[in-house]
Amino acid sequence: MLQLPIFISAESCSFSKKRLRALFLSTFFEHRFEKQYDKGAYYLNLKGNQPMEHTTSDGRILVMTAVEGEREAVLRGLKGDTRFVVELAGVGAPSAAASTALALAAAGDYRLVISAGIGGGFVEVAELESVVVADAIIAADLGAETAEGFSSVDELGFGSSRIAVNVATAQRFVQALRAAGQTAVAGPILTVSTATGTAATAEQLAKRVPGAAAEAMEGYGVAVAANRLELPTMEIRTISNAVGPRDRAAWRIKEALQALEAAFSTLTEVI
Ligand SMILES: O=C(O)c1cccc(C(=O)CC[C@H]2O[C@@H](n3cnc4c(=O)[nH]cnc43)[C@H](O)[C@@H]2O)c1
Repeated sequence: MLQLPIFISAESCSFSKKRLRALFLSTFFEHRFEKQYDKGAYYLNLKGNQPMEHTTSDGRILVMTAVEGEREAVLRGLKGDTRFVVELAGVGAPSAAASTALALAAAGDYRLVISAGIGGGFVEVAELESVVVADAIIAADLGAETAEGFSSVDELGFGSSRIAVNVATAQRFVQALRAAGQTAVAGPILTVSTATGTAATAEQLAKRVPGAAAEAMEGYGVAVAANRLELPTMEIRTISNAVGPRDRAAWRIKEALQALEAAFSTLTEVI
C-alpha cells in the first residue's frame, strides 16, 4: 500500500496543531487517502481497491512534455478538450519526475498520466514520423557497469527499472491510430540520460531490451511519479530520428510534431 508521511512528529508540535494539519491534509486528499498514526507521525495511506487502469471517465488526464514545442503540438491535437492538462516536464527523467510530482500534488483529480513528445526510433521497429505507444517504460541506463557488462538496478537489488503500463490500452490506441491513418506500433520505450549517438550504443540497448521500439529522456521519470500515487501511465512518442549515429540535421522534428498533434487528436476520440 502506498504510504505518504506527512511529517508531523509528536515532538515537534502541539497536539492541536498536529490534528489541524492532519485534518487539512486528509481533507485535501480525502478521496484517495486515509489517515494513520504510527510511531510519532501521521501517514496518509492510499485507500484500498483503487482502480489501476483508467476504466473510469472521472478525473482529468495529465500530459507531460519535455519542451514547449511538444506541448504546443499536443495542445493543437487536443483542440481545447478540457479533460486534459498539458504541462512541461523539462528535459531528462529527474526534472520530469519532479515536475510530474508537483503537478499531481497541485490537483488531486487525475486519472491517468501520459509522457509525450518526440523520440528516437529503433531501426526496423519504428520508422520516422510513426507513433510508438509504450507497452513498457524502461530506464535503460539505470544501473552499473561491471566487468561483465551493464547491470540494471533490478539485478543490483535496488528497485525496478521497468514500469508497467496497461498493454491492452496501448494496443487499442495503436489500432485507433492506424485506423486514423498513422503508422503506429506498441513496444518498449526506453528512457535514457544520454541520447544515443552511435551504432554501437544502439546495438547494446537493443540487446539489453529485446523489442525496444523507441528511446526518449523523460518517460521513466513521469511514470515513477504517477506510480507513487498508483495512477496509470502511458508514454506516446512520435519518431523524429533513428536511434544510432547522431545526425541532428536529419531529424524530422516538424513532421514528428505534426504526427504528435494527429496522435492526440485521435486520443481525444477514443479515451
Ligand atoms: O528544435 C526544435 O524545434 C524542437 C522542437 C521540439 C522538440 C525538440 C527536442 O529536441 C525535444 C527533446 C526531447 O526529445 C526526445 N528525443 C528525441 N529524440 C531522441 C533520441 O534519439 N534519444 C533520446 N531522446 C530523444 C527527448 O525526450 C528529449 O527530451 C526540439
